Amino acid sequence: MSSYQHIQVPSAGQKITVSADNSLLVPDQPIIPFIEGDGIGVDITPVMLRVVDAAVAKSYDGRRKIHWMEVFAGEKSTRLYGPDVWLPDETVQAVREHVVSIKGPLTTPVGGGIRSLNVALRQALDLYVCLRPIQYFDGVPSPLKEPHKTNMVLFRENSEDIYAGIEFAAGSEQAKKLIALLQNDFGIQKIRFPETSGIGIKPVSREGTERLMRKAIQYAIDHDKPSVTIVHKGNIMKFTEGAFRDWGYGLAAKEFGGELIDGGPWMRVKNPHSGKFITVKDRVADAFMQQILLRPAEYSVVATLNLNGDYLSDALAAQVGGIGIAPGANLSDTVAMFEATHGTAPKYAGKDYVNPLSEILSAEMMLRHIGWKEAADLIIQSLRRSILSKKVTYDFARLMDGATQVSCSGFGQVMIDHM
Ligand SMILES: NC(=O)C1=CN([C@@H]2O[C@H](COP(=O)(O)OP(=O)(O)OC[C@H]3O[C@@H](n4cnc5c(N)ncnc54)[C@H](OP(=O)(O)O)[C@@H]3O)[C@@H](O)[C@H]2O)C=CC1
Ligand SMILES: O=C(O)CCC(=O)C(=O)O
Ligand SMILES: [Mg+2]
Repeated sequence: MSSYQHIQVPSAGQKITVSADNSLLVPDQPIIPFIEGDGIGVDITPVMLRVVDAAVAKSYDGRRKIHWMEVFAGEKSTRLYGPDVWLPDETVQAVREHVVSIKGPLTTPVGGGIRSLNVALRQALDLYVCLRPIQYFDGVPSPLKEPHKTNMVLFRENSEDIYAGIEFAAGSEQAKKLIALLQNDFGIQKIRFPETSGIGIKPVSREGTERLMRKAIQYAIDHDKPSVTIVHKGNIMKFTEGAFRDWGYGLAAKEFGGELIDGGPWMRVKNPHSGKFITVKDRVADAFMQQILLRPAEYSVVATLNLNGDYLSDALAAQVGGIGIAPGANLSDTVAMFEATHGTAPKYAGKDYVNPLSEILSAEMMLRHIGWKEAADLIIQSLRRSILSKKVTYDFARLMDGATQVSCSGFGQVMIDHM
C-alpha cells in the first residue's frame, strides 16, 4: 500500500485493478477516491456519497460496500499542502492507482491565475474521452415542448484543442516571438493588431481524433444507436476542425467498414450485433446548435472537439432540465474519473441549496462502469420517483407547478426515502 502525506487510506477495502485486456477487476469492497471540490462541492459531494452508500447497501445487503478515500485538489489542497499546491502529485497518483474515482467541481479563475485543475487532471491521466449523456426524465422542467426527444450521448475530445492551454498573453515575450515568426517566416500579414494580440494554439491530431471517434462508434454499436454525428467548424478551421471531420470519417471506413452513402461524405457502418446500419454524418457546429433545438430526435451519439463539446454539453443539458442534472465521465482506456458537467456555482457555495443530481448521476455512471448495475438502477428508479414526488431543489422548483422546494441534502434524503 502506498504511503501518502495527507491522504488517509481506509482501513478496509481493496483497490480496483485492470486485467491484461483492460477490463476491470472490482472487489466487493473497493476503495474509491473522491475529490470534494470547491464551491458547491462541499454541498453536493457529501450528498452524493450518502445516496450512493444507501443504494449500494440496499442493493447488496451489506455484501458490497464502497470504502471512500478523500483525495485533495483545489482550495482544500492549498489549505492542507501549502498555498501554491493546487493539485498534489499524490492525488494524481492515488487516482491513477485506484483506477476509478469521482470528483466535485474545481474553480478556475478567468483571465489570470492558475490554469484549470480539471483540465490538468484530464491531461495528467490522459482521460481523452469526456462522455456526457443527455437524457430526459419525466417531470423535469424543460424549456422544450417535447423534451424526451433530446436523447444524446456526447463524446467530447478531452486532451487537445484550444484546451491544451498553449497561449501567451498580449505583449509577452512569447507572444511577440510567435507573432514575429508568423509574420517573418510564414508571411502572415493578417494579424489585425499584432502589438496587442494574445496568441492561442489549437493542436488537433489524427491520433487524438481517431481514438475519440473509435470510442464513439463503438458506443453506438454496443448501445444499438442509430447515428454518430461529427460536430466541427471545419469550414473555417480547415486543418484542425476540418481534419477532425475527415479523420473521423476515415476511421469509420478503416476500422468499422464504413461505406459512403450517395457518394459521401456521410457513411453507414453495419452494427455487427444488431445487423442495423449506423449513419455516420457531420454537422457544422453553428447549424448543429439550432438543429438540436428544432430537430433533436435526429441526433444520437455526437463526437466533437474539446471546446465545442464544452459549449454543447451545457446547451444540451438545458434542454433536459439544466446543468443541475448533467452528469459525466472522463475516461482513458483504463482510468475513469466521474464528474458533473457544471462548475462550482460560487454564489451558492456552502448554502445547502443546489441540485446534487449531476454528481449523483455521475456516480450512477460510475456504478454502471464497475458493473454494479443493481445499485445504478436503484438510483435511477429513485430519481424518477423523487422527481414525480415534486420535492425538488430550487432549480426545478422555480419552473414546476405545485413543487415543494427542498435543500440539497433534503433532496438527497428524498432520494434515499424513495429507494
Ligand atoms: N468540471 C469542473 O470542475 C468545472 C468547473 N467550472 C468552474 O466553476 C466555476 C464557476 O463557473 P460558472 O461559469 O459560474 O458555471 P457553473 O456551472 O458553476 O454555474 C453556472 C450556473 O449554473 C447553475 N448551476 C450550476 N450547478 C448547479 C447545480 N448543482 N444545481 C443547480 N444549478 C446549478 C446555476 O444557475 P442559476 O444561477 O440559474 O441558479 C449557476 O449559477 C468557474 O471557476 C469554472 O471555471 C466550470 C465548469 C466545469
Ligand atoms: O475547468 C474548468 O474550470 C471548466 C471546465 C468545463 O467547463 C468543462 O469541463 O465542462
Ligand atoms: Mg463546461
